[in-house]
Amino acid sequence: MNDTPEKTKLSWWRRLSSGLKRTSSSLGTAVADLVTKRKLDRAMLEDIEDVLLRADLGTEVAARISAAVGHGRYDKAISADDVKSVVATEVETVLAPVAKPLEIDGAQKPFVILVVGVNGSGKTTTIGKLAAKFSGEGRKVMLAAGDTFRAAAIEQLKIWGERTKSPVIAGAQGSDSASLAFNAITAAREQKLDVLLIDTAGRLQNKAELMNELEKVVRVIKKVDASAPHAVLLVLDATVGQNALSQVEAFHRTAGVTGLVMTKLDGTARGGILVALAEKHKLPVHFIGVGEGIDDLAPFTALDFAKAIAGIE
Ligand SMILES: Nc1nc2c(ncn2[C@@H]2O[C@H](COP(=O)(O)OP(=O)(O)OP(=O)(O)O)[C@@H](O)[C@H]2O)c(=O)[nH]1
Repeated sequence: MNDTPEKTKLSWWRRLSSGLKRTSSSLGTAVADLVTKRKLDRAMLEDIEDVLLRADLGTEVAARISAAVGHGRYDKAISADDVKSVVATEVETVLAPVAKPLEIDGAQKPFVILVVGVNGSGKTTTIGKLAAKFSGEGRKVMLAAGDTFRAAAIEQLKIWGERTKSPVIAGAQGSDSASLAFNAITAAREQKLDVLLIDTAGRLQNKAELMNELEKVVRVIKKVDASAPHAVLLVLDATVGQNALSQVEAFHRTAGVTGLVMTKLDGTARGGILVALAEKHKLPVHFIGVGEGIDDLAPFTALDFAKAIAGIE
């Protein structure tokens, strides 16, 4: 029997809030410890700001939240719930403009999605999860194993192809990833497929040679279809903290990132990095990864994320 929309929403909420448990509970515990001891004063606000910085929310947002907490509350007793509710409101304000679903333009056949990011950020896994989602929506999906550096990455993508019943275009290890992308688009076009997801090798954002190679992949894709790639998704690992900010800058410069996916939010107490990113770069955030399983990719919504990070049930 199919789940009702309410049931589905509830299960996403549970997954999201349990995924962000490490962030929300370390934030919640620290706030609870602070507020039970004394009335609100400047020192307490500074302590609250430190807690927010430790969750990687970034200096601007942390300062704004602590100012909002202080507003009209000096010399009064304050509860942890008061603080959490201010955190949720302020975080939602920052996130609302960037929370945008990934729109697949059905007129593009295939709609080409290039997936980029540093090593181990979760690109291949995210592609697998996206393939499952898109095929579940009735779209015909193809995967391209553009991470030609690592044989294991090619194998991993093939496994996702089998799991999601999506054809996989792969070359030999070490083959040219730009020509693989070219072949994949041509094949997907011939077969009139809906979505082509192209994996790329992980690269550090400060390695010029590898970043140039990524630029070439984009150039070659445009030769087949000048409007492609239709989406360039940067996959960011939440556990890297502030380094995510420089990853966004470098990948955006090289590949023209159109949206973000943040993975491993289940494995960190610093999920606030997404808020710092939204504040600084204003790039759309489409999905968040909260586990390794095929269903562990949640569409990104500002209110749910804000409540989950603040630990509001
Ligand atoms: N906990 C958790 N683990 C994840 C998530 N997404 C990916 N992973 C794990 O992170 C590890 C790296 O993921 P990959 O998908 O191989 O990363 P990649 O970016 O393709 O790596 P390279 O091929 O080295 O560039 C794997 O063990 C994944 O199972 C997530 O949202 N949560």
